[in-house]
Amino acid sequence: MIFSILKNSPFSNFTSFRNFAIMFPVNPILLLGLLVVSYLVLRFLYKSSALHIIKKWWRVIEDRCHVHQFYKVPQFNEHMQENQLYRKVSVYLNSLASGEDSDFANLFSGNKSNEINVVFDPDQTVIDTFLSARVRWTNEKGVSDGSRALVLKIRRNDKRRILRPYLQHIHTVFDEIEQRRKEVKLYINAETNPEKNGRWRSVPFSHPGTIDAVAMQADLKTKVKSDLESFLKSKQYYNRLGRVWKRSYLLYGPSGTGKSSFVAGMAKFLCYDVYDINLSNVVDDSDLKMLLLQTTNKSLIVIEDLDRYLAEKSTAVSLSGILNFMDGILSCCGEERVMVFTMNVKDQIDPSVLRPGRIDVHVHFPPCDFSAFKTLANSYLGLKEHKLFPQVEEIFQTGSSLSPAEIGEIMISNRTSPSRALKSVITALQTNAEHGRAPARVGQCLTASSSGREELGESGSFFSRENVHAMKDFRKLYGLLRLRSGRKSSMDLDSTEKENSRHEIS
Ligand SMILES: Nc1ncnc2c1ncn2[C@@H]1O[C@H](COP(=O)(O)OP(=O)(O)OP(=O)(O)O)[C@@H](O)[C@H]1O
Ligand SMILES: [Mg+2]
Repeated sequence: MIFSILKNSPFSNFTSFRNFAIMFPVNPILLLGLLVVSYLVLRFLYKSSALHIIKKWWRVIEDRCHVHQFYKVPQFNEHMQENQLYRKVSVYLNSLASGEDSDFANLFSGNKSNEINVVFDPDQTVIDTFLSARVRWTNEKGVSDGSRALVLKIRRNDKRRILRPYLQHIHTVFDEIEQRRKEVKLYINAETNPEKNGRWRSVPFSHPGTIDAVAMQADLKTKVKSDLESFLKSKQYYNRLGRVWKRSYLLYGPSGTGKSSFVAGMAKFLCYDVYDINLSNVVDDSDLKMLLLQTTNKSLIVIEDLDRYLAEKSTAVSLSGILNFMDGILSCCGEERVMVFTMNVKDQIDPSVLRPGRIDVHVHFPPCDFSAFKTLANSYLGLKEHKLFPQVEEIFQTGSSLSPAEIGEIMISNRTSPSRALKSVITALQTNAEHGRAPARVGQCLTASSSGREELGESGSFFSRENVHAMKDFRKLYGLLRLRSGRKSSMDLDSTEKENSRHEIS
């Protein structure tokens, strides 16, 4: 179209242009002047706030063409109690990037050292967009009592469509922000003391561990994280099923393989308070019930070394007390609990403890393999590659292994000399091999299920426990896993005794 206009225009060829110039003679100086003025005007518009002013006027004009409805969210109710919605909306608005565009905003330092919060001022307006509708919030200050109110201005046309989902959206964002800000606490059950109310004692949970800091397969970490994330989003799903909104994990493996560190990482990841139950301090089954009842929503409830308690019977709690606790039937008044149990071995455990529903996800923590060793060398010594790595790999292939805790300790104490650290690891592995310690089991199993549970093997896939091969021969298993990983199939790695045929479910 432009071409056709140009074609038909007086400037379509030089002759026409010359004719045009003859007909309408233009002073070249005037033309130059015009160009300079246009340039300066454009520059002024871009450099100054003129464009913002024009935009503002345009919005005012546009607003005049619509009918609006106003919703006021007062800071206090008639009994001078704080209106929770006001708090939620304020937090939400202050999190908006457009809050920074408001004419006047306050800057406050946040809880974290480098955090700065933008808080918008009274009588300022923040514009928000939701489902392609534009809404405005104004922070009004009452003249008489100085209390504030947030006023939502919404076009009548958009109201039916967006008001409810918009308010719901504010709730959701607020919950997410609060969850991120919350200071995580560690609760420990004290010994029974009838004079004191409540059994839980709390301290700030300052464990530095994160899921990322634990050396394990990247695939497995991702699976656990996404399992946790999907749990967080499943409130309605669990409600619809009539199930308690909880998920249980079993972390099992030899000592020093990172189970407790992983629990800390899970709590950090979820931003949940941790309730660490010491079964030695639990008096009987009803005491355990009481402890569970006194936990809050959004909490991670941990029982470490459950296998030891069950085997040694070193707790006054009966097996049925533990089963009821695991079923979470008492969390009727609370929701959103993650339960984590740790064990060194699960082979001797009563199957009723491990049945699907009681334990949803099994995560195996094996002794260190070469890949975990490399992760440790990277984080502890800053080494991505080293000429001694092939030697270390060779020893791992002979079946020798140490726990990540043992390797970590060697690396920490030799951190000033990476070569010395690696040599020490090699010596320790060789000594270990000479003393004939059990070979490392490669791969880690995440087990989870819809009806039962699923397992994650070395290839990072989920498996049904019921249908996965178990292997006696570690090398055979390792080779087969490598072969199968290409076609998203794998094996249950947590049982070296059973040889039942199993198949993958996803
Ligand atoms: N996989 C790992 N990655 C990184 N560090 C690890 C790993 N496993 C253990 N560690 C380090 O070793 C130490 C002990 O780990 P942790 O207490 O988590 O082991 P655990 O499996 O809980 O042992 P236990 O069964 O004896 O309780 C921690 O300092 C941790 O940082
Ligand atoms: Mg531990």
